[in-house]
Amino acid sequence: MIPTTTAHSGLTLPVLGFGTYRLKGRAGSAAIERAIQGGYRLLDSAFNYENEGSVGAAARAADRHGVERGDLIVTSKLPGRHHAHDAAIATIEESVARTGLASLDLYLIHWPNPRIGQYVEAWGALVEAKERGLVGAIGVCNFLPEHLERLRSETGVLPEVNQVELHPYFPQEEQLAFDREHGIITQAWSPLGRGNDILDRPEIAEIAAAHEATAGQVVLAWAIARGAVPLPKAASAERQRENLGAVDVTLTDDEVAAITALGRADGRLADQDPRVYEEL
Ligand SMILES: NC(=O)C1=CN([C@@H]2O[C@H](COP(=O)(O)OP(=O)(O)OC[C@H]3O[C@@H](n4cnc5c(N)ncnc54)[C@H](OP(=O)(O)O)[C@@H]3O)[C@@H](O)[C@H]2O)C=CC1
Ligand SMILES: O=C(O)C(=O)[C@@H](O)[C@H](O)C(=O)CO
Repeated sequence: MIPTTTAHSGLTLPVLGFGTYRLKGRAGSAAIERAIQGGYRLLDSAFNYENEGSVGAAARAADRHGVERGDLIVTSKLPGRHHAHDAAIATIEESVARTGLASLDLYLIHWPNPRIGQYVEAWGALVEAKERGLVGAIGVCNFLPEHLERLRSETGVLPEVNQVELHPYFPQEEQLAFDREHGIITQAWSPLGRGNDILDRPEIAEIAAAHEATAGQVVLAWAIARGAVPLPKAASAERQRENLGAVDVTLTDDEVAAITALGRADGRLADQDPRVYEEL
C-alpha cells in the first residue's frame, strides 16, 4: 500500500505515481500494465503524449491483476491549442473516449501558455467537465502563484493539483510552499531529472548507502519528504519496482536539506519557464 496525501477538496492521491511520457503503442501499454501489476495506482498521461489509448487499455486490463477500476487514478491533460471553452470541452470528451473508460479521474491544464492568454477560459471548461462527471478531479501543470491567483480571483475555484518540474537541481521551494498553503497537491514531473547526472552525484550516493537504497529511490524519497508526489517514468518492471521502493525510504531532515542544497538557479532541464514558454 502506498501512503496517500489529500487536497483541499478531499481528493486523495498516492504519494508516488507513474509517468508515461513516451510509453505508447503495445509496448507502452504493456509497460503501463506492468506498473499497475507492480503496485502503481496513479497514472499520468496527456492528450499531447498520444498515448491515452495505451493508458486506457492498461487501466481496462487492471482487473486481470486484481485491481479494480476504482482503485486507479487515470490522469490526462489539456493542450494549449485547445484552451478556448468549446475546444476544451471537446478535447476532454475526446480524451475520455480515447481511453475507452467511462470517465477520467484527474484532468489538468498542461501549460498556462500566458501569451495565448486563455487559461482562465480553459479552467472554466475543466470546472464544467467536473460538474458533468466527465472527470473526477481537476488541476493544472506548470502554474506559478500568479497564474493560480488569477484562477482564484476570476473563478473562485482553486486547482486540486499543480504538476510542476521538480528534482534536486530544481527544488521549487516557493511553489511548494504556495501550493501547500492553499491545499493544492504538488506533483513532480521529471523527478529523476530524466535520468541525468543527478543520479551519479556523490552527495546522493552517500545518502543512498546510509539507507541501503539506490540513488533513484533517494531522489524520489526526497520529493515525497517535501510533500510532492513524484511521477517517475520507467519502462522495465525492475526500475518500476525500484522506484516504488522509494516510499519505504525515510530521509532525515538534514539529508533532505543536503539534497535541496543541490538546487541551482538555472536548474531547469530545458528552457521551459512557464512565464514565457508556450506549448501547444
Ligand atoms: N506536466 C508536464 O509539463 C510534464 C509532465 N511530465 C510527466 O512526468 C513524468 C516523468 O517525467 P520524465 O520526463 O519522464 O522523467 P523522469 O525523471 O521520470 O525520468 C525518466 C527517465 O529516467 C529513467 N529511469 C527511470 N527509473 C530510473 C532509475 N531508477 N534509475 C535510473 N534511471 C531511471 C527512464 O528510463 P527507462 O524508462 O528506460 O527506465 C527514463 O529515461 C512523465 O513521464 C510525464 O508523465 C513530464 C514532463 C513535463
Ligand atoms: O512531457 C510533457 O508533459 C511536456 O510538457 C513537454 O514539454 C516535455 O516536457 C518536453 O520536453 C517536450 O519537448
